[in-house]
Amino acid sequence: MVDRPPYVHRRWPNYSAPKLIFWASIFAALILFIILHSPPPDFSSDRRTTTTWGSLNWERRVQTSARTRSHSPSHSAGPGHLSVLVTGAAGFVGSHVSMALKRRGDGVVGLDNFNNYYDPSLKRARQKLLERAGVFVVEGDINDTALLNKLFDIVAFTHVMHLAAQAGVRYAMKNPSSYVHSNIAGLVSLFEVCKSANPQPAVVWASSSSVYGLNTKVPFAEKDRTDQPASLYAATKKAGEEIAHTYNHIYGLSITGLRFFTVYGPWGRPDMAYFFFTKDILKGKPIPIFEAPDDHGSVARDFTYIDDIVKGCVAAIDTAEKSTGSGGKKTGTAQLRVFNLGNTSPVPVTKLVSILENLLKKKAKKNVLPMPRNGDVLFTHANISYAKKELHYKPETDLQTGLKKFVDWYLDYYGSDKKSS
Ligand SMILES: O=C(O)[C@H]1O[C@H](OP(=O)(O)OP(=O)(O)OC[C@H]2O[C@@H](n3ccc(=O)[nH]c3=O)[C@H](O)[C@@H]2O)[C@H](O)[C@@H](O)[C@@H]1O
Repeated sequence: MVDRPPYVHRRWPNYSAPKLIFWASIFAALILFIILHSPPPDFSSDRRTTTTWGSLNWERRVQTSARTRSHSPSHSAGPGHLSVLVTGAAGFVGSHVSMALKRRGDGVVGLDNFNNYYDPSLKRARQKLLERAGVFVVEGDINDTALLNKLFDIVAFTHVMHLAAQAGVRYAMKNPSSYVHSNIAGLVSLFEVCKSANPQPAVVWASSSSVYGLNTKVPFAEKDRTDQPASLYAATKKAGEEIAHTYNHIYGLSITGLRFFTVYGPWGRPDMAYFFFTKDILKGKPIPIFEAPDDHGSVARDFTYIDDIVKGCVAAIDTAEKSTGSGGKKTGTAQLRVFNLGNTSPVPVTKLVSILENLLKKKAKKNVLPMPRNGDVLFTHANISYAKKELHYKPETDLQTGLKKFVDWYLDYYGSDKKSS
């Protein structure tokens, strides 16, 4: 008898066709069950990391975007000669600030994780505008320190305009960890990279009017108490201000925090009241209008138009002193500032609605409700004396004028090709 190699004996079991079909159907049903019962991916918590960076082509795009228009050495530190990393560049404020800096000749590199807290297609549309203007927006998360380090290896950024954050006051009750991830862990990750960079950049970043929380002294001034936040969002922004103090104190980072007061305007955020009120009024859907729970008084905000905010941001960059650290060590006292950027004229939400009704030529279906206990505050009102003095900040747009510009943009953007907000 001839010895056969063992594999010759390994045969497929002799299954009949009906048996095979039976087992295949069981298997398919099992796969379907697993797919249907697995949780959806959690994009809301910004946990995506980038895998697309690092190629030579990518590095070239970053360098080109960071290049200033003029290379004249005479004003090498002034406007038009800065290299700015803008985080949250595909966001509302980030896209406007990036455009303004690029327009005057600064080198600008954007960074954004394009999360889906609100419709990412709006962020992609902003990205297209930026790319047309010569601003490359790197896709990545501020928690990705390898990516941040790589960016600083390629470009000696003079400034970081840090606007990436988890925004929204009320959403913090739904997804608290996204606030910790972006506004605390992300901020620390960014400061870590900045303090180790050589040269260290000056950092300007977005805090929030919400840090005034339950403070009742009006108008809110920078020295007023900010130890009673009403929402987790506000608490993370307040924590950011304390973290900024630490990095300034230990490492000599020059840091400026800007407390924005309810910023609105074209290309705005769909999660904000003025934006979804517009959408719902046009659709004939009821809008929830909050009132003070105790006395039915109107809730009010110091709504601030985007162009005024952009001027404040750019002035903060232009007046930022250099960081003093080197090789991760402080060599002298560095600048640490906090400014209110508001409009100094609070407007009741009911007035906001009546302006929108006039502009849209349509009555709102108002659903007046006591303000839920979800982190909201009754009013905000900025004292801007300090910003006036140091930044020559002077808001020029009233709510009527600013909302007109917003509504014109909204109708053009969503009206023309039936995009849905
Ligand atoms: O100033 C700030 O720092 C904050 O401004 C806004 O927060 P908020 O002022 O609450 O803006 P909206 O959510 O647009 O609310 C505006 C007003 O409309 C009211 N509102 C909101 C939602 C709603 O359904 N109904 C309603 O009456 C709110 O109570 C508030 O008075 C932004 O969403 C925050 O990201 C930002 O940090």
